[in-house]
Amino acid sequence: MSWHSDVRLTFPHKDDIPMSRSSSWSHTCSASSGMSDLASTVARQSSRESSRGSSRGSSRGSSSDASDSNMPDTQKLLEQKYGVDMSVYSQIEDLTHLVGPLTEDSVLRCLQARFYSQHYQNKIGPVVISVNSYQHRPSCQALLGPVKASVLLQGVVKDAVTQHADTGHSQAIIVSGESGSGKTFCAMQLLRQLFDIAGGGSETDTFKHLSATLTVIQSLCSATTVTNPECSRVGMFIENFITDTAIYRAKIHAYLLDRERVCSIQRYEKNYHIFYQMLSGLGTEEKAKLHLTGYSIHNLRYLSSGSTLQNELEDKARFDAWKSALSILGIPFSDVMRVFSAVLLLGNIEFVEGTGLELDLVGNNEIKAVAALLGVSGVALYRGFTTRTRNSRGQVCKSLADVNMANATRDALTKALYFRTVSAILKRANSIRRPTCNSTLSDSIESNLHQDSLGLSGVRDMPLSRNPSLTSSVCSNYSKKTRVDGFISIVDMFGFETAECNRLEQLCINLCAETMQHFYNTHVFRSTMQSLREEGIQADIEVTYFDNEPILELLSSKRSGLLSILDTECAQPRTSADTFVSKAKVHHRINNYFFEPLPKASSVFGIRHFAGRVVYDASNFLTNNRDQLSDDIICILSKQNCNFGFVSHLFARETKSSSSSGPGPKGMKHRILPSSSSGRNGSDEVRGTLSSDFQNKLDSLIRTLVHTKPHFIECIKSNDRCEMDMFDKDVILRQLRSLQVLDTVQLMAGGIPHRMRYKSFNNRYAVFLTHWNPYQTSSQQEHCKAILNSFLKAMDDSKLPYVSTQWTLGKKHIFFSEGTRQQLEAMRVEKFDNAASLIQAVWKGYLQRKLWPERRKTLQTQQGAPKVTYPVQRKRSKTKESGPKKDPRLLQQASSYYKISLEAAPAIPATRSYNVSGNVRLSYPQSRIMKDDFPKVASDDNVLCRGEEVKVIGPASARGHLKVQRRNVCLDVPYHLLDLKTVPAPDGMDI
Ligand SMILES: Nc1ncnc2c1ncn2[C@@H]1O[C@H](COP(=O)(O)OP(=O)(O)OP(=O)(O)O)[C@@H](O)[C@H]1O
Repeated sequence: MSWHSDVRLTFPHKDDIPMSRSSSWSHTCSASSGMSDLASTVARQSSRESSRGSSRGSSRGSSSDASDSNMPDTQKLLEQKYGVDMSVYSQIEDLTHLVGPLTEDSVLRCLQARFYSQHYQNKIGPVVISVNSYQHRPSCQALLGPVKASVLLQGVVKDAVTQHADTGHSQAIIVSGESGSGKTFCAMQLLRQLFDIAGGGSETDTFKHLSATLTVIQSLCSATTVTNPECSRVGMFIENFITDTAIYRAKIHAYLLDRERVCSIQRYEKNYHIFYQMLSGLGTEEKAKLHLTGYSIHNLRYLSSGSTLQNELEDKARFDAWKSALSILGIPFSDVMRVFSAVLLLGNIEFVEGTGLELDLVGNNEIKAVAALLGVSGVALYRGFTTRTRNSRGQVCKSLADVNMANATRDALTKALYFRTVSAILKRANSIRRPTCNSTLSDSIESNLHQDSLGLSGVRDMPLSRNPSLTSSVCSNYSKKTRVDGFISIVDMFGFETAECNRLEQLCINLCAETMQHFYNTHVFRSTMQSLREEGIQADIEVTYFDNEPILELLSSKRSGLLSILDTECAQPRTSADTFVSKAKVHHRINNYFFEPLPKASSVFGIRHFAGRVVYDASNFLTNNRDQLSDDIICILSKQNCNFGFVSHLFARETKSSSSSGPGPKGMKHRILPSSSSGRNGSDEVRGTLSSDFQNKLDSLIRTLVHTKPHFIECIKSNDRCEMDMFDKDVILRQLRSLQVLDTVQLMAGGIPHRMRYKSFNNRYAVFLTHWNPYQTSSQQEHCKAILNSFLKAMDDSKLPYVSTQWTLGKKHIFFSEGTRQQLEAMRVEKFDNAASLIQAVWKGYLQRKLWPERRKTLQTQQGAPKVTYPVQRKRSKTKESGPKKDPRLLQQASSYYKISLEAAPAIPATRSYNVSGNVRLSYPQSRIMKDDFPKVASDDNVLCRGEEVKVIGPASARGHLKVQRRNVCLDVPYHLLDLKTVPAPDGMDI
């Protein structure tokens, strides 16, 4: 059964849509229009829009501020070249409103026109396309600095917040794009907006805490790469838990991958920012204490091997900001500095062949300094590097390490010290206020998701492969059910990248980029098409898109994926990179996405990723994937041998398990950075590899995302040289292709990309029904039809501009076009606005009438004049009317819809007489304990002291406050200062 506002049953091709009443201004151009036709049509559209003079509706361009007078010269040149009025193009905010044939060229030209008129954000229906203009550095500016988020990004956040509030479902704003495309910058802008709109603002403790954490992470986990001077070497999934008043907690899940960078940097690249910042920011005395006197980026080997360009002033300023942020998190600065200084100095220690049996050491002073900084003995440290304990069938034997082993142990210790410190800082930052654990990734209050209403059932249940045997670890878990808490998350994962020499880290990063692209494809293209097919709906437009599932299979299939072969190789005692590559070649010889680069080399292979070809050098794949550190060195850092508590704490788990079976090394291997899942089975040795850990985490992330309502932001970099205001067409085109922008535009403009379960649709849009009878027993589909009928009528009455509206009714879902979605949403908002004005008008009228006798008395006494005239209804002027129009029909409708009696006074909105803790409803009054003194400064004795038991009598009118009664005085106390006295009472009611 299908139905359509324009009597078309299925969705026709965009170019075939004739000019008609409901084929709106966005579809008025014939398919054959050339460039000049296009320009004139766009101009027609623009003039029509301006004549409407309305700024309503999300379908409209909001870029009217781009005037000719301040149009940049480049734009004028473009106009001369193409003969097109670029200022008209620049007003097309939504690419689905492009007129004429939708081609790469028209999309590119529109983006270019908007770029040169300084409109860097565009949209394709609900998807936002953000072009990086390289105007701001660093990305944290977007969170803390004066950078204002664009209207479109604000719109995404508002949408997520509204949907979260309306439905209680978790929302995920997923930011994707290549490395350097501005993902982190966008993510920061989004976070700021989220706090401004729903989080209680930037003055809240949660915001301060989060911004401090992000400032710390930015220095610790960002580095200069060839593609991006501010490249984040960490993937982030930031969960924001929201109550009805504020964001009460933000939790960062960080994915640390780039371990090699600490001890080996590629040409033109740099180590992590923090090292350069500390060398510029530390004072002479501090450096002396840290044994860094006389060292600079030129004589520290871990820094000097890469680019040594440095802006010392900027680095110093950033270091100061980092130091203050660290203190906000309560992490001892001096401890962290000791570890990082040791890391830097470790690079200057080198083991070389000696004349005797033992290895010679270059960097005697450095090893002493490192030992002092780590609080261990220098001799013990030397022994730790140069001896190797082995456990062969229960027999522990010691041997001397060779040069390679000793230097490898040094590098492994460097990585372990750095990443364990970063991880400890993150753990500390996340550990503040921890509600009950319940979900895959998060730990917070419980809530249930109703997948169907999100139209996600297709995504969840959908087999990700046409081939049922696909067992990719990333794909296979899509279908697992998890319960996720209500949160709004921002996902800034790794973007596609290619370096001069691509190592295991790049492979994992590109696996992540492939996975995120696959998630997008699945959500935007595949699930809709599959649902259409399942419900027997014939689509006229079959949008083609590049499905990257075979690449994911090549990388992560459990049976024969490259990472699986790598893991198998890592488990073998004697193997090499060449063996791994040759096995990979045997398995994937005929795979289209796997290739052998020229000139041929035994340890090199190539992959055709969705965003481009990458050649990988597998020389260090095995060592990096094993990610191991021997217990010879770990034992030295145990509590017994190390007098620096911070460091011994970093290795506490390993040293504890070693010492439980007697002193000294046992020949065990531990992970450089253990994952949370490793060692869970209680075994001493930590299992897993770097790639398997990462795949598990990615899997877990995707499982969480599948249960959220996603909002997509696709970032595009404007050029490869990080230059401001430079629009490189080739670079942009490459990204438009890889991100499938044109396919998305075609789907959104001409197809029916949205679908909703009838029940959810009916619940959301019941507002269109003039007479709603909740007891009516018609089917959901009938109900939906009635709503659509009313919607059509309302469209006729509405002053909103028409857009093309199409829909089709399936068995379980209603499918509708982007135009319909925009129209439905805009009119729903209009209905609510009208109803709210009406309710307010009725209430105000009632209040005034009720107050009038009292007021009249006052007036009489004041004036002493007995003559009081009753307020007379002002005569309405026929020409001019001010205030909300009192349409009796509308009044009647609204009052019947909201069940309001026009005679009786409106009920006072009920204040919630309870609050919720865990899954238990607690009623007031409650006994709570003060966590801190409040207020901090008070003249009288009305100070609630820390530890004092107080009586909470209900919620206060101020956001995030509760009313506390004490000696007949009521105080509004911030919620976070009040601890529950007892665990939810057993008589509490389960909700
Ligand atoms: N919309 C924007 N306006 C101005 N400057 C921007 C914008 N987006 C990004 N930048 C700047 O461009 C640079 C690169 O951006 P960013 O680091 O956010 O990219 P990314 O996609 O996160 O890269 P990576 O994946 O390598 O971390 C940064 O210096 C950032 O401040």
